[in-house]
Amino acid sequence: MPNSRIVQLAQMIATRTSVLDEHIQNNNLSQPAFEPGSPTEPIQQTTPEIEKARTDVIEAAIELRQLLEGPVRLLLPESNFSPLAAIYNFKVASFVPLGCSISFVELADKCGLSEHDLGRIIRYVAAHHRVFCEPEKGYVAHTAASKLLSENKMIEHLMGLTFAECWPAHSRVIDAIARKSEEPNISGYAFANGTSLNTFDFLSHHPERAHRFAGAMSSTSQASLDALSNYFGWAGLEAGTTVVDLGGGQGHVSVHLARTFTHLHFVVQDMAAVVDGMGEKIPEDVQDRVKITAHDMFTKQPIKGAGVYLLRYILHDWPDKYCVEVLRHLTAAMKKGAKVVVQDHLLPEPGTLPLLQEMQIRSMDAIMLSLFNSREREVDDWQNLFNQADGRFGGFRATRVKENPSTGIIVAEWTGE
Ligand SMILES: C[S@@+](CC[C@H](N)C(=O)[O-])C[C@H]1O[C@@H](n2cnc3c(N)ncnc32)[C@H](O)[C@@H]1O
Repeated sequence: MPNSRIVQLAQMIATRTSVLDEHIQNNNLSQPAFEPGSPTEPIQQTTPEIEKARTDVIEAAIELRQLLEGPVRLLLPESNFSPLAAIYNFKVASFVPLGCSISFVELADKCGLSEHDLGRIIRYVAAHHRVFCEPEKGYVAHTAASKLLSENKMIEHLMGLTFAECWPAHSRVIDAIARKSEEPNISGYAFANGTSLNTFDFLSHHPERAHRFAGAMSSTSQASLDALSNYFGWAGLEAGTTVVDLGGGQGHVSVHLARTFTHLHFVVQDMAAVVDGMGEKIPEDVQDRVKITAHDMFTKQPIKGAGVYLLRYILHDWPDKYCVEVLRHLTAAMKKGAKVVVQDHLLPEPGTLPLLQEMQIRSMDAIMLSLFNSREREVDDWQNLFNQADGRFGGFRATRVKENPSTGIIVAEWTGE
């Protein structure tokens, strides 16, 4: 009798986990664990083969769990993130000492919460997320996850983005899509914040939130920056070529490219509220080649004749007609042969990517909807944007990043004079 699906999945989990364990043992690495002090990266010194084994196990484990929990659970998944949001909001992790525990009473006092509420929140996140543990009744200690939150500003920014910005927006997206609008200020985010402004204009009036947003954006992975370096011919650009990094935030992408391609110059452009005071923070080794300036990309491009206009994770924040406007503002500044280089998500044909990657890209598309009333795009959608913007954009090509196929590098060349 052939094995049932659940046995096949269990066997796949067993064989592929052995591959991971062998890698850990052979390289004298730490085993993944929940205790503080265990590695932040669950599998270290990873290779593409090891990463594949890891995702195979996770995908099989998801399917097995879904099969065993049954369809009711699929319709009613755990969806209350308020306890995690409270941990972020009341800075609970920062008050828990490293290396020992603290009583609910004392911790509640430090966080400004009632002991009763703090206790139930701690017990919820410990059970659901392995954030904190209760080594003895009424006492809290760190786990690997809560310790990471207490020590890592980037993780704090990302939790802020998730729980203070995205989560309220998700809860109002139904009201927004009922309007069938293509305006960026008719979004779950705008409804949640009671504003008639689009998300970025709203953030520019709330500098602390804008700073947190920019901080979360700068958490981009090394792999993603490497993809940008490797999938476009930066090395072949003439020495002294200027690259304009539109919506470049605090300059982290230009700094990375400037270090890799020492013959290029960079001008980072972003909203005044984002770039304010950032010039001095550009690392010394690239300060002469990376300039940060305030510029609104919905106005005429002031840097004429640059070799490349880079739009990294910009256009997915905007509905089509706004993307077309951004591209049109570039055309008057572009010289023949100049390129627009886009790094962004590239929607796959449904069901063609492995489950985890499909889940990741669909989640990102849903976030774009909630935050900006915008969308991720398929290859044809990207080509249409350039065609709509100006018939003189030619040489369109979209290349999927092999190491992360839900993203791509999209290039169009200006053929006008
Ligand atoms: C998703 S972030 C991408 C940041 C950066 N390019 C990266 O790859 O990490 C979008 C950026 O667009 C910027 N932005 C939004 N509206 C803008 C505008 N009108 N003009 C210039 N930049 C803008 C935001 O401030 C933010 O830094």
